[in-house]
Amino acid sequence: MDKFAIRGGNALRGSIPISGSKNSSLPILAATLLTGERCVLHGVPDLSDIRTMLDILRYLGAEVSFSPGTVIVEARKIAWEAPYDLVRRMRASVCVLGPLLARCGRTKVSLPGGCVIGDRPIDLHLRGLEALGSRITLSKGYVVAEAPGLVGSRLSLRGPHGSTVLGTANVMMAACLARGTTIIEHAASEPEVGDLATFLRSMGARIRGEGTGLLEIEGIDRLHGAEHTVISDRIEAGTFAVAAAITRGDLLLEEAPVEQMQSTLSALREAGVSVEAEKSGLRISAKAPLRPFQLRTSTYPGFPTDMQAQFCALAATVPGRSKITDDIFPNRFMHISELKRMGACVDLSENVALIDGVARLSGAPVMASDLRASAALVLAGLQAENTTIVNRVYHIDRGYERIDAKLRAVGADVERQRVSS
Ligand SMILES: CC(=O)N[C@H]1[C@@H](OP(=O)(O)OP(=O)(O)OC[C@H]2O[C@@H](n3ccc(=O)[nH]c3=O)[C@H](O)[C@@H]2O)O[C@H](CO)[C@@H](O)[C@@H]1O
Ligand SMILES: C=C(OP(=O)(O)O)C(=O)O
Repeated sequence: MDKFAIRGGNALRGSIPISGSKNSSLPILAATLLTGERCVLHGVPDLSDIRTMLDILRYLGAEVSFSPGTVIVEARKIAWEAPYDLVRRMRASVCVLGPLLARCGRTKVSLPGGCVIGDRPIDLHLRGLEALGSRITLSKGYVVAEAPGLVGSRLSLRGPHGSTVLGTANVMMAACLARGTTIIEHAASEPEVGDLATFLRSMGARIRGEGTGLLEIEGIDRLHGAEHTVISDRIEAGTFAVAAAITRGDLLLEEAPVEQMQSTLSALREAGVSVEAEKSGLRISAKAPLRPFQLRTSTYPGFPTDMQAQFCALAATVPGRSKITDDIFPNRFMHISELKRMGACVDLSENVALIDGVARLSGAPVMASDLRASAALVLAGLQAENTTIVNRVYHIDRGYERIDAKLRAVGADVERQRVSS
């Protein structure tokens, strides 16, 4: 269990290369189960979540290799059951459900359960798969699904807060091998769903409409192997953009997916941060004083819930009152109590945080509770006086490739310390 020691106060300057997207890579890796042929994926980040997904693919019988950036998967013969011990390690593993059902005609996948960011239901995934003709039962913590032949259908994935990202991925993957045409209304339009559609098309799938909320999938008998490069990680890029802002620094984020970051960039501009698209990426620079801002998370192209915690850290350092509301995961505020231990002034009521910025946070030992909360604590530590110790950084290693090395390369004083358990 590593921890980070961060001595804050350095304005970050230089360039940071942005890695491939975790949230794109995970469903795309699951999609390789749809064919027995070889799939080659480039730009896959080296993260613990990715290694967990590769373990799941191996457990299911696929041959997998991972050399820097490139994963090769060949799932000639596969098992149809994904057990609790593997699935519980990462919620995104639920997206093997659609591919296993489509390829094997039946599957048994452990229910992922909730997590520290709140309840994480999968009722919409199951409703969508049922609409394609599968019979689903829940038994002893597992989803058991059977469908000797999936059949295309018209269905809606509208949930209480809009659509579902992994639900859309699951139903879209299953529909690729269904008989006939599937229309998904209220499909998620997140770029990661678009990237999955691009990969599936390169496997021979017939998909139209990604990004529009209305997906049309014409089922075919079999998919073939393919080669694909995953898109850049808009959340990693957004996190480093906040690192530039919170240290009042100047960073070039190489290969940042500018088009997909518009709501994050608008929030930065509202705070008075300078944002400029350049040929090789995105330049973010900030000078004191910044301005307070308001934001509310929503589905794409709205402000991403995965950036909410990082903006809480930024707001804690901006004079005046900022207001941050999370409508997607109303309980995703575990970082607030830790930020308060660093001197942040926050009034949290249900899913709304009112944050009164202070000139300087103060370093303290803090505990990372989940992936983006950990990122927020690292960002706070970069601005704080003295030393911040962020414990349990295995959370951050789930989603940020070599974050400590990338930050050090632009002037941050961050040291990874090994803690023997
Ligand atoms: C829309 C959205 O921002 N999705 C985020 C969500 O994806 P993830 O796929 O994990 O979550 P969903 O997109 O499915 O959830 C969106 C909303 O729908 C609700 N819901 C979801 C599925 C379901 O079957 N029933 C249901 O009610 C959820 O409680 C949530 O309020 O978390 C990921 C990790 O933080 C982010 O990368 C995604 O961008
Ligand atoms: C919370 C995240 O991932 P997961 O859905 O795998 O928990 C995330 O990417 O911010």
